[in-house]
Amino acid sequence: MSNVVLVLIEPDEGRVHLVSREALTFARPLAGQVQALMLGRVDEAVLADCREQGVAVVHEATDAELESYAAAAWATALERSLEASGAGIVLAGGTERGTEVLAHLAARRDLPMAANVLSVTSTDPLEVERQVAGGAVREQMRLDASPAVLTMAGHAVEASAAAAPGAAEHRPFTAGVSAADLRAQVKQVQARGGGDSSADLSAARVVVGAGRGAGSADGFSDVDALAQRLGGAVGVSRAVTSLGWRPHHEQVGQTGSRIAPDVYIACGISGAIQHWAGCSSSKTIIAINTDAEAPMMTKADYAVVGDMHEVLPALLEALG
Ligand SMILES: Cc1cc2nc3c(=O)[nH]c(=O)nc-3n(C[C@H](O)[C@H](O)[C@H](O)COP(=O)(O)OP(=O)(O)OC[C@H]3O[C@@H](n4cnc5c(N)ncnc54)[C@H](O)[C@@H]3O)c2cc1C
Repeated sequence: MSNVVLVLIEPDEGRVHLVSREALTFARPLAGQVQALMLGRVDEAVLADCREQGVAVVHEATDAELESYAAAAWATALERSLEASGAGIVLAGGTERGTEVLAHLAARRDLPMAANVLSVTSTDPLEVERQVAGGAVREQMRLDASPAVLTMAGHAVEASAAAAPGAAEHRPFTAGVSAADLRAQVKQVQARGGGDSSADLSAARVVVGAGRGAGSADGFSDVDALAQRLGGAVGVSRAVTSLGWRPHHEQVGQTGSRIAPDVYIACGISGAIQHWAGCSSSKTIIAINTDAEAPMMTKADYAVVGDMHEVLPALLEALG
């Protein structure tokens, strides 16, 4: 198997997205050389992030048709980068777009694919451990052909700088996107919810979570205020989104976002296994709940037994 790992990286406000930096960190021990294809424009800030991650080559597809996202078109760009790099593994963070583009590539080239990989347990033969059912189940998989295609489970590793910076040699190229690649293409992007709730939950360093204990759609003002005060994002349980109290993009868990903040403050959330699947990678969990025996309270690093509508105002006052 070639010792090059090709990583599809995604942008976030002009930098390499945290999830993609995690994928680059994940790739390093597997690779003699890490190369990257940027899903978007490459500028100096992106190259700096890639250098820090030890990336040797940064491919950039410059076709005008790629300005607006189309999974099949990006799969064509990735296919060209795969041919140029001769990679033995193609990897991406398990975002919606990362997963979609890699699935197109695997189907088109008839390549073996494993999604939601937590670790590579052997490179020859290629064997991985991956999570399914929102983290409740782990599977060992063997991929018997090269190149193989992998998406990484969110926050399976923490992004860290390489011991030595990479050259991050910038290689623009034309992918040659066809009309067939553009049959399904994004025409308009509209953020829903607005305000701070659109903050990137999966990359937030602080998340203030709230569940059914908030009581109603009007019960989130202190949650929003605390998230804003701490420079964090709001995350909610499925009970809350099912009741229509908050939008789905704020949901944490098996069928929502997987988060790994430094601090997760979970207010009025029972801590069902499906919620825990999305928040268990948080470094410190503080639970606020009227029920001391709620699973979130017994699993938390710090537990405050009390009414969130009394505890949060007191906390906000103490923070000033
Ligand atoms: C296939 C499947 C997928 C799912 N995916 C997800 C998912 O992605 N994310 C998710 O969250 N759930 C998910 N669920 C739902 C999950 O099983 C739980 O039903 C849900 O997480 C419960 O939400 P909750 O903790 O807000 O509500 P509850 O379980 O009702 O808990 C409310 C908590 O608030 C406490 N409380 C009440 N009043 C107050 C107060 N004033 N102050 C403080 N505490 C208070 C209560 O003691 C209780 O612990 C999924 C379920 C299934 C079957």
